[in-house]
Amino acid sequence: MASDRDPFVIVGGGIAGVTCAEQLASQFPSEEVYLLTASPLVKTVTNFKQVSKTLEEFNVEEQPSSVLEGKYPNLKVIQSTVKLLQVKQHLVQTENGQTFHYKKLCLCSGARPKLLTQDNPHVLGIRDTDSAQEFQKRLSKAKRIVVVGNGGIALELVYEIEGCEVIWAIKDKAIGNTFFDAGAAQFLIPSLEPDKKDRSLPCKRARYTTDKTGAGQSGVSGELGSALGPDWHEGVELRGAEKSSSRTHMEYECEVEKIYTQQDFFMSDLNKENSKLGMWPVYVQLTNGMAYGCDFIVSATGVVPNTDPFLCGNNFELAADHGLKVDDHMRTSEQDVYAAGEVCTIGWEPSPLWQQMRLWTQARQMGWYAARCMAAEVLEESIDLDFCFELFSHITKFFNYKVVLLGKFNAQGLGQDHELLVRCTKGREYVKVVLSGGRMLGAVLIGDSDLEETFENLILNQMDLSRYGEELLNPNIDIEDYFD
Ligand SMILES: Cc1cc2nc3c(=O)[nH]c(=O)nc-3n(C[C@H](O)[C@H](O)[C@H](O)COP(=O)(O)OP(=O)(O)OC[C@H]3O[C@@H](n4cnc5c(N)ncnc54)[C@H](O)[C@@H]3O)c2cc1C
Ligand SMILES: NC(=O)C1=CN([C@@H]2O[C@H](COP(=O)(O)OP(=O)(O)OC[C@H]3O[C@@H](n4cnc5c(N)ncnc54)[C@H](OP(=O)(O)O)[C@@H]3O)[C@@H](O)[C@H]2O)C=CC1
Repeated sequence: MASDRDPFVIVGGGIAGVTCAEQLASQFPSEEVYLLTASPLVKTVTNFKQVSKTLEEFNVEEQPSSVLEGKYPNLKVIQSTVKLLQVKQHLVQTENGQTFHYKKLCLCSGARPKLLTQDNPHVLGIRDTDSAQEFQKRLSKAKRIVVVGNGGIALELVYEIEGCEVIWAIKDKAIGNTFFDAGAAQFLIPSLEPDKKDRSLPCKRARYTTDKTGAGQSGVSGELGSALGPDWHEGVELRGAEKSSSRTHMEYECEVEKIYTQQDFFMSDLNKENSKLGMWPVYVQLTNGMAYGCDFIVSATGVVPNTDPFLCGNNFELAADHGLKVDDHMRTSEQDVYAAGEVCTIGWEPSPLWQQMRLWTQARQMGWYAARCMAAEVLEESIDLDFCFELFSHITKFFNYKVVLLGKFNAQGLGQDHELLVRCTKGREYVKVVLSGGRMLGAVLIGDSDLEETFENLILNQMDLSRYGEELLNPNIDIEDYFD
């Protein structure tokens, strides 16, 4: 059983785990905190800046664990993969046989790509430094690739890749379904034309710095590295084998029906029907009847939480997406075991303006809040759900435009009960607000609209905006003065 003298133990050296460990180490300087992680480098948050009430910006640096240990003398980083958890004994065991008893444990083991198929060498996922390097190596020899998926990674790849034809297969009618509606997609599409890809425009956003010393890769096994983050492709040449710039061809409203190896393809009916497909290492048949040969396939089809090592012999409640279900104090269903970041799924009724998305900011917020909840329980204090879970907010960059998403930015869960106001200037900005009952519930801001703080306030204070009508988005009105 646990004793008060046992340490706090955190599993995972990504943003969630490191933030949690740092918070505990600084709050309990005379207690031991152990961070067990599969990756040799840890991710630390630097230059944290609260941009507005909920929007935040920070840089992330991949650092050797000694830097973290130097900052917190009571924090010990153990580089080893956790293989076993026995919650009744309050004990974790690592792959090299070390065991650790804990007083409180926080699982921050992230997620892994949910690939179209696990065992096909022609299907790649992008997650950590290792997989990004493998992708880069394969791309440098490629003339055509197929990208499947319509979320964050696919959006970044189709824009960044040069010198290689990209076939982009998506399930939806418009690009970027996890972030945008069809209107925003329409605004962004012209940026994919080869001559419109302007990477020289400065676009301020969080920076991601990898360890340049070559001190090690993110993941020992190639599977368990920490997730890459914003700007992971900066300084990484995403160039294919062709001299000309890239061409992106869209295949809408389709999924992958079947993947053929070269050998299988030549024996298949598909080859007989599509004899002009040419010679490629792999072939993809889509559900819309189209088929393509390509050098390899990128499966940018989401993630699945890394829970496997913790489940055997324990009784964790899992969510539908296989995340560890946590309550509003980040507690799992097992005693003294907390979880934060991509491995967990919230089990509380969220604020009407917030939803979980597996993002950098939420990993940091959850790691920090989980540490405060663990501390509160040890100190027998009460703690309220943190304000950061009040309003969803995300700043990022797509197609070199600054993108800010607030609240129910895609009218998620609102059904027909909402109206949209849109302002769009081709090539410059796309502004959309979601209103319900005259109140603003969400917004999408693409480009430099500078409206984020004002809209954040309007969403948070739920002011009745009915009488302003379309004036809300009138570009000739300085909206900040309007609501002062
Ligand atoms: C290519 C890419 C681009 C992205 N871009 C953005 C972006 O622009 N903006 C954004 O907000 N988000 C972005 N994300 C998502 C963001 O990076 C993640 O949401 C966030 O980093 C998750 O943090 P985490 O700490 O929960 O998990 P991870 O960063 O995955 O950390 C998990 C840690 O657990 C360790 N681990 C796993 N299993 C074990 C085990 N059994 N024992 C010990 N240690 C273990 C791993 O080694 C790792 O250190 C991107 C993700 C990818 C893949
Ligand atoms: N700038 C940013 O903020 C970025 C954030 N990220 C984050 O990193 C994580 C991983 O990114 P990513 O892999 O793009 O995941 P996302 O969850 O963002 O997107 C996955 C996409 O794949 C689609 N999909 C799922 N299964 C299939 C399938 N079998 N066939 C075809 N399409 C499928 C999903 O559709 P559906 O939704 O309908 O299931 C969705 O469009 C995400 O949490 C993402 O938010 C990544 C890059 C950039």
